[in-house]
Amino acid sequence: MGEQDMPTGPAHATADGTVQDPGARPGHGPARTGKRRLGVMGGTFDPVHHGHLVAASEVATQFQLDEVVFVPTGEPWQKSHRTVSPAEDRYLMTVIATAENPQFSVSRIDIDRGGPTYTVDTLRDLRALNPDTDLFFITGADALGQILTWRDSEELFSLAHFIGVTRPGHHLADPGLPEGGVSLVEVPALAISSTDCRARVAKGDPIWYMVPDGVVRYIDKRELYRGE
Ligand SMILES: Nc1ncnc2c1ncn2[C@@H]1O[C@H](COP(=O)(O)OP(=O)(O)OP(=O)(O)O)[C@@H](O)[C@H]1O
Ligand SMILES: O=C(O)c1ccc[n+]([C@@H]2O[C@H](COP(=O)([O-])O)[C@@H](O)[C@H]2O)c1
Repeated sequence: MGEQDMPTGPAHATADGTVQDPGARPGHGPARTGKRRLGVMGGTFDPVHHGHLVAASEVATQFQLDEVVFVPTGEPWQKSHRTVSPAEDRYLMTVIATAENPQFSVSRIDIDRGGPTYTVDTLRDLRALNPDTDLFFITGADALGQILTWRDSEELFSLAHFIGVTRPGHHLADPGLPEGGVSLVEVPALAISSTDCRARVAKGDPIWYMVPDGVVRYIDKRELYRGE
């Protein structure tokens, strides 16, 4: 998403990184229904980094999720201004990054559907594949702020509960979603972005400890981001 995604604040908690909208429901979202609770972490993951992993892990704990499925985008239409790495590379990096966590999985649904990726399709498909399951869509403060520009945004909140998480350099607030449709959650602050990871690789700077070791090695093996 360009410059507004770049962290501008320090890595520790800042005024930008706290839950600031008293109108949105804090805490742990809707009461348990007895159904399985599936977190959905959508992203372009170009590459997946520890900011994504920490956010998913923290929300899984706070919301007592049974599983978090990472869903790499097929064609992220709001990133059409830049070249996005091949979906298979982004998918494989996400598999490598999540493989050791028994609570994490990766879905190909957005990649295999083809065409531009719309979360409304992701959630419809996941609901069809997972009956008797409550869905919790996890999104960073930057993406949450854009959500009313997403396709069929009014339908999204009937398909899943949305969880907006803090991200350094971004203000976390309810952008005016239906009442009870979103929870705002503070997660450990990691000032990491995929944009910064790509830029560092292009410059020859290390990205060790910003992304999982296996992802560093995969980027090297496939020579990703070198020409950017
Ligand atoms: N460091 C972070 N902390 C919290 N949430 C994050 C962080 N990085 C990304 N996210 C969230 O993860 C989701 C997927 O993000 P995405 O794959 O676009 O990564 P990104 O780092 O924002 O990428 P890019 O810099 O290429 O735009 C989004 O909801 C985004 O807000
Ligand atoms: O549904 C939409 O129109 C839409 C528009 C932009 C982004 N999204 C979703 O938001 C998530 C994060 O997207 P991104 O581009 O920041 O990686 C990912 O799951 C995308 O499919 C969805």
